[in-house]
Amino acid sequence: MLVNPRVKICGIRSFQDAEAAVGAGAHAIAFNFVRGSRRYINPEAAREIILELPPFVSVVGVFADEPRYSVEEIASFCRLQALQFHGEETPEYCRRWSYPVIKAFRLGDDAPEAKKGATAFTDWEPLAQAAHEYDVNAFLIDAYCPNALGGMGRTFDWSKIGGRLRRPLILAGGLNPKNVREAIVRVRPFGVDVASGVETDGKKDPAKAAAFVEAARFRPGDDDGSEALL
Ligand SMILES: O=C(O)c1ccccc1NCC(=O)[C@H](O)[C@H](O)COP(=O)(O)O
Repeated sequence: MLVNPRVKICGIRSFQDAEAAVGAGAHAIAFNFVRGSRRYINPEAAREIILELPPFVSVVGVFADEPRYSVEEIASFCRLQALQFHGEETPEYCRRWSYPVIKAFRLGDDAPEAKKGATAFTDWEPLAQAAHEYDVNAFLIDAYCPNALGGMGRTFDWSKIGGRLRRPLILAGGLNPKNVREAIVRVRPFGVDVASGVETDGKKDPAKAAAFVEAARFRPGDDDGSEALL
């Protein structure tokens, strides 16, 4: 049965961004601590925003190959409620956290030949095999981009997704208010994630965020009985 997918709006960099996402009804908002990335926010600025948030909005920190002690420090300082690892973090690295963990994998025709420990793939089967080694709380499946780990507003061929993983699937990569409904009906993910598709001039756009959340809502008649990739 298709249930309301959870919506995460990623790349919050200001109070205004947070207001746009929370006001739109996002279930979760994410702060990007990936050094050198274009949506990077320093922990001090993130903490100021997070301390002002209302309840009932999950706060996620996005990291990529960050040393463990640094993630622990930032997570505690910023009162994060979940961690998203977007680099080549190993199954071992993703264990024994005091927070729910989302592990990102990427799919794309131009992904490099997968070596051991890869988290970017051209095809579903090897991605699913790699993901099976991870004991995490959810998997985020994003579009592969050659020059960035994420956040590039690029979609991938959703028909590549060949079935369930051992944990809920969060779909990401180039989603926006116009395509998220099709993505949900075709993939039936547990959640959807967006950064670029709800922005105007690099800032979260309240109207686009609201339109995205609305488009992601379950509607009578959507349910064709197929199982969500929970
Ligand atoms: O958003 C970024 O700039 C980013 C940079 C480096 C690693 C991860 C990043 N974002 C993580 C996300 O979960 C994004 O929401 C996801 O990649 C989708 O982004 P978009 O295609 O722009 O919606």
